[in-house]
Amino acid sequence: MQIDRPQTLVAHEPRNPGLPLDMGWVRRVQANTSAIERRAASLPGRRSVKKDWQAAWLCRAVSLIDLTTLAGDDTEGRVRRLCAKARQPVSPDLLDKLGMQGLTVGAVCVYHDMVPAAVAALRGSGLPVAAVSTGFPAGLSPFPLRIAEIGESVAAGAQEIDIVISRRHVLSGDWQALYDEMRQMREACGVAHVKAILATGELGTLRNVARASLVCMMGGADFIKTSTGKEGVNATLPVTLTMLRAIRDYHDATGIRVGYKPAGGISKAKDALNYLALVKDELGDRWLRPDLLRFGASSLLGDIERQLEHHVTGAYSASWRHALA
Ligand SMILES: O=C[C@H](O)COP(=O)(O)O
Repeated sequence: MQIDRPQTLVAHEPRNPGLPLDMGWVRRVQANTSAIERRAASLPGRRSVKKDWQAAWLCRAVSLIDLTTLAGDDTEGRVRRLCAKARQPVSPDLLDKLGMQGLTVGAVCVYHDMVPAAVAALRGSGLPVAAVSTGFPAGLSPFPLRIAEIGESVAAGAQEIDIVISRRHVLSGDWQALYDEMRQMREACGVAHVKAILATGELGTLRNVARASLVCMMGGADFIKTSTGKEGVNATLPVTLTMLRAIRDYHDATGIRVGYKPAGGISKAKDALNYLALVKDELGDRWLRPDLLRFGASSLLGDIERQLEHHVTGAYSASWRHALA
């Protein structure tokens, strides 16, 4: 089995150029919270893939990971080890027994200061470096500094920029301010693709999540992403359902496919399978590729590797054998 390589993010899907802000559309957006929560609650376990199918889905999930380290004690050494893992996320003998080849993660995601180390460590692999930017995680540094930070990360070689939005624009219903911010950030990214982190755990309601998703897409986001991983509540299935439906509506209206990145707290293989099933149900198979779907995760890969090893050998290995960096 050949896995789609992450370069497809750059090569295949046309970028989202955005739209003028359409306040009528934004105001029409609603979210039926109880229906969304009911549907999300019915998901885990409902659609279970087994045996070889499960292994194939787990390998697909590996190819979609933005392998992440975003810690205050990050070092170049840790980033280099993470990049080595990104190039070869599953051990060659395991991959061989699974009959697969060419498996890498989707990208490596780091703070700005770690971009040069990641770029050097990934040289020749075709794997992009994603930088979290714009005063991550709170997004509260002065706006010109946030814009300058994007430029520096791009100049250092980041091909993808994960920006954080100003939550206050959403909480105060200032959609024009959110749109203007998104537009300027998108412009500052230039050729680098931009993922807009909504920090959904801080947006109050699912209706706010749906409206913020739409406004960021109108502002030109290539991806919308749930969380920084630093909020009290990060990626959830109800938030995912809300954002996927916003992506579907945007596609129905414009023909443009915007990507989705759930992030924060996704650490188990079975969680990844639930997200994959939901994306497949709501958006279809086209969204199950690295140019339209990523998992922002620092520890998911280790659990997936353990599950794949169990699939091949029938035994679970200790988690320390699958250290990430
Ligand atoms: O964007 C990625 C997240 O920060 C990763 O969160 P995590 O450490 O909970 O997996």
